[in-house]
Order: sequence, then C-alpha cells, then structure tokens
Amino acid sequence: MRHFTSVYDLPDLNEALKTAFEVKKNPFAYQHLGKNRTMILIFFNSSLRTRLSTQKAAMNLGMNTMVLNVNQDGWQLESELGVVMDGDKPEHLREAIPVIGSYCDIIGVRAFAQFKSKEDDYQEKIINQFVEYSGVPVVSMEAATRHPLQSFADHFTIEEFKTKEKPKVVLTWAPHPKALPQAVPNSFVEWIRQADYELVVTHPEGYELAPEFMGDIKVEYDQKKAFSGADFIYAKNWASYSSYGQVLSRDRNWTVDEEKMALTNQAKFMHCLPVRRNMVVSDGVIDSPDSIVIQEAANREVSAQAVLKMILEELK
Ligand SMILES: NCCC[C@H](NC(=O)CCC(=O)O)C(=O)O
Ligand SMILES: NC(=O)OP(=O)(O)O
Repeated sequence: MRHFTSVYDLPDLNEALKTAFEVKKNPFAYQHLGKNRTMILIFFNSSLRTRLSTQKAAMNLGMNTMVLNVNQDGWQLESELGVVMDGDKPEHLREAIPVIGSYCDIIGVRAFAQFKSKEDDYQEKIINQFVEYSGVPVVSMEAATRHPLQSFADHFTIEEFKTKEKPKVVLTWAPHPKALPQAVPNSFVEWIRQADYELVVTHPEGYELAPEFMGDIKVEYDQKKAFSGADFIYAKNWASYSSYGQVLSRDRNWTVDEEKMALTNQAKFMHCLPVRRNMVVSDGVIDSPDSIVIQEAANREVSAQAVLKMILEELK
C-alpha cells in the first residue's frame, strides 16, 4: 500500500485487520521498519486523538515525527490554482507540499470539508494535491469526505467486542449545535459495508448521505425501529449533504438516551469523539458500562500503526 485515503487503498481488508490484531499484541516488534524514517503530521483543523494516536503509532514503529499546525504555526496556504495571491495567504500548496515532502518519508494530512463548495469538498481538492505533489505516501487523518483511520479503528473495535458472527450495527444521526462534516459517517458506512454485518442507517429526512458511500444500504427513518435488537449503536452528527452544509434539525428527540438503548440487544455505544454530552448522547448512556468510546479511541493507535506498518513495508 502506498497512500491511505479510504478502505479501497487496502490490498485486503481481512489482512489489514490481522495486522491490527498483531500490532496491538506486539506494538514494539517492528521498530526496524521506521528507523531513520520521518513522518510529518499536518493539521489544517483541530485534533486530540488523531494527533496523539498517529504520532504514538509512528513512534512505536521507530519513526521520528514532526507536527505542523498550519493555521497557528505556518504560513496560511492557498489551495486554489490560478488565483492572484493578493490576499491574506502568502504561500501556495503547490510549493508547500513538495517542500514538506522533501523533509519526510510519510505525510499525514487533516483537512476537513470547508462547506464553501460541495464540488470542491467532494473532489477532495486538498488531500489530492498532497497525493499528487508530495512525492511520498500520504495518510488521511480526516479529509473532506472520509476519515478512514477512524473507520478502521471502529471496525477493529466491533471485531473485538462482538458476541455473534453477524452483529446488527446501527449508525444514528444525533443533534449538534454546529454544522459538522459528513466524513465520519460516509467513511463508516463505506467501510462497514465491506464487513459481513447487518448495517442500518437512521437519520431525519434531509440528512441522506451521498449515494456513492451508501451503496445499497437502506435508511430506516424511524430511529426506534432502527435501534430494535441492535448490538452496536454508532452515534454521529453531520450536516445535510443535499442542502449542503446546512443544519436542518437540532431535535433532541434524536439524542441517544437510556430509553432508546433499552430497545437494543444491550448494544455497545460508540462515538468517534469529541462528543457533546446531552446533545448527541445522554450522560447515562456514555457513562454506562456498555459505552466503549474510550476503548474505541484507544484503538486509533492500533489502526494508525497497522496502516503505517503496511506503508513502511513497501517503502524503498
Ligand atoms: N474526527 C472526529 C470528528 C471531527 C469533527 N468534529 C468536530 O469538529 C466537532 C466540533 C464541535 O463539537 O464543536 C467531525 O465531526 O468531523
Ligand atoms: N476522532 C477523532 O478524530 O478525534 P480528533 O478530532 O480529536 O482527532
């Protein structure tokens, strides 16, 4: 594997899961792979988990790491081609990317959807420029339309906690005060569709995800019906795709609470974090023994390490 921007970059999903189980059991067994290699992590947006878990994963593999927070530490970077740069951005990605590439062996990039243009976001204009111009492997640390390191950790976590071969996994929209990207739910559906689970997606009208991510997965608009018999509840807010970037509802009847969890098969509660308590999920649910959000976040180190190991093994 050279770049990692979606589940489709993996040569084989089951092999990738096996690698994840291996690195979790034996995190320091592959330090020779990263010796004298450097990873640069570039953040256009905030992060807690991705920054720490990806850096830790790289260090477990013997790599050196550097972090650049573009908005605080670096020059503001222009991403549009053909513009007259007479505004507030002194440097273009077209120079910055190959320069960054010259200092490292792998680049991690976080660049969220900007909600200015659906086309620009869904064409992945920023991360694709890194793939095209950096000359080194690129790992998505959440791009405009996908968050594959998260989805990999989510799949791995379900594998660890499932108590039956084919669990019922429910992705539920939940309310939030702000407009959030579709990257996490897009990526979750696209990834989990590859696993042999029963996957159900539930959200209010107007929150349909882009068809290329949904494939043949059906929406159950009745959240309570969707929860019935579920083994995993995966909550996430996202802004509308069709009314692009709009918040159409903040209806707290969609908050995941104890009453709804009682309809499930004592489901495990999952969320990628950060999470807004008592908007997305009640205190009672996230603080219950069935909440596995901390274990899920801990597995971000595992998914990042599995991905970096696969990339390092192919670096010449
Ligand atoms: N990678 C984890 C989620 C990141 C981002 N959440 C956020 O921006 C939450 C911000 C807030 O709650 O104000 C998202 O939804 O894609
Ligand atoms: N889940 C996740 O990506 O968290 P951060 O935004 O804190 O990195």
